[in-house]
Amino acid sequence: MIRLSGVGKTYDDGTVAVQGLDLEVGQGELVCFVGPSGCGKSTTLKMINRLIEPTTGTIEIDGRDVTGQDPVELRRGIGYVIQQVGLFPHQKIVTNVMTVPLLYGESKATARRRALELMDLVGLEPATYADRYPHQLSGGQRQRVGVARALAANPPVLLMDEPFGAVDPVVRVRLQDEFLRLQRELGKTVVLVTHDIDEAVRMGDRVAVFATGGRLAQYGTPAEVLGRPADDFVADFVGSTRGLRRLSVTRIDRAHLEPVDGVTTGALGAVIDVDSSLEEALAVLLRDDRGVIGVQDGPQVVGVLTPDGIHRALRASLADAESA
Ligand SMILES: Nc1ncnc2c1ncn2[C@@H]1O[C@H](COP(=O)(O)OP(=O)(O)OP(=O)(O)O)[C@@H](O)[C@H]1O
Repeated sequence: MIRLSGVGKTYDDGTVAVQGLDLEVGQGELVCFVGPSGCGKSTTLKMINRLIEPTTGTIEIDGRDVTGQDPVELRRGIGYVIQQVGLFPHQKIVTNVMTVPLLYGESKATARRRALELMDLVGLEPATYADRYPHQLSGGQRQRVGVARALAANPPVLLMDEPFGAVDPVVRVRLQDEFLRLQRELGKTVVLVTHDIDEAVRMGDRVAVFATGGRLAQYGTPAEVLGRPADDFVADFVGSTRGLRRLSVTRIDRAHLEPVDGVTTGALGAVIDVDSSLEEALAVLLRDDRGVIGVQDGPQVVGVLTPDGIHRALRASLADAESA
């Protein structure tokens, strides 16, 4: 667990980047720091792995104060992914991923085997990409190499600073999905910095909204931040389209399904899992020209969802949030 207590950072020129920050990130939790440019998100992230020293307060990981630890040793347990991945241009992809295990004394053979496994894990077919050079990869593929490299030492904590920032919106959503799948498998403790509220509510178990000066304006689940903004600043930042944003954080509710019996199996095109979000349901519905999708719980189809059902579910979810 990561715990920040009364953390502040004033740079030498007097800039107050962060002040009085109290925040906890649970074991295995994915927390997104979000906020406008210059509000202290990156500074806070870099204080966790001691790339920047705080001026006040303490930061603990699993109960141990990071300032008492050797920075090199500390960073061994903390993967770090940044937007400009910083790959070595004259080294093959596999060699780039091997760097960290080699640095920590792994044998070449073990480091290579691990690197190839990690490439596979992040969706880069080793047979195709291992011997390529960074300039022979797309931006999204390079980003995946960055994630693989950060995972190479198998750190329990992962810090990610705008990790999907350098790619176009379509690739970005794909990388987000892939990372979430990976995270479900690996269960790392992750802090991800983004200025994109959509990314934050999609990815985060919890979202920390930062305001200028590193003030924590709100810390809660995506549904709480969207449904009950703590103040005008958060409401403004979350924006007027927050109703639409709730699509991604609202699960399908059985109460809004139509019974399955009226619909013939042939009319039931796509089928979606009952745990899916309304956003996923809407995406499937838009791809299918039948205007109705089946909803299944395990092997059993428990009902069908129509555009009208999605509309009712979304309205109900907004009403719940506003009355809570
Ligand atoms: N080395 C430095 N010296 C002085 N001021 C700095 C330094 N680094 C950052 N700052 C200032 O500290 C504040 C917080 O910067 P920080 O990079 O943490 O913000 P951020 O929220 O990550 O922004 P962005 O989303 O634009 O990356 C800004 O006002 C920035 O100009």
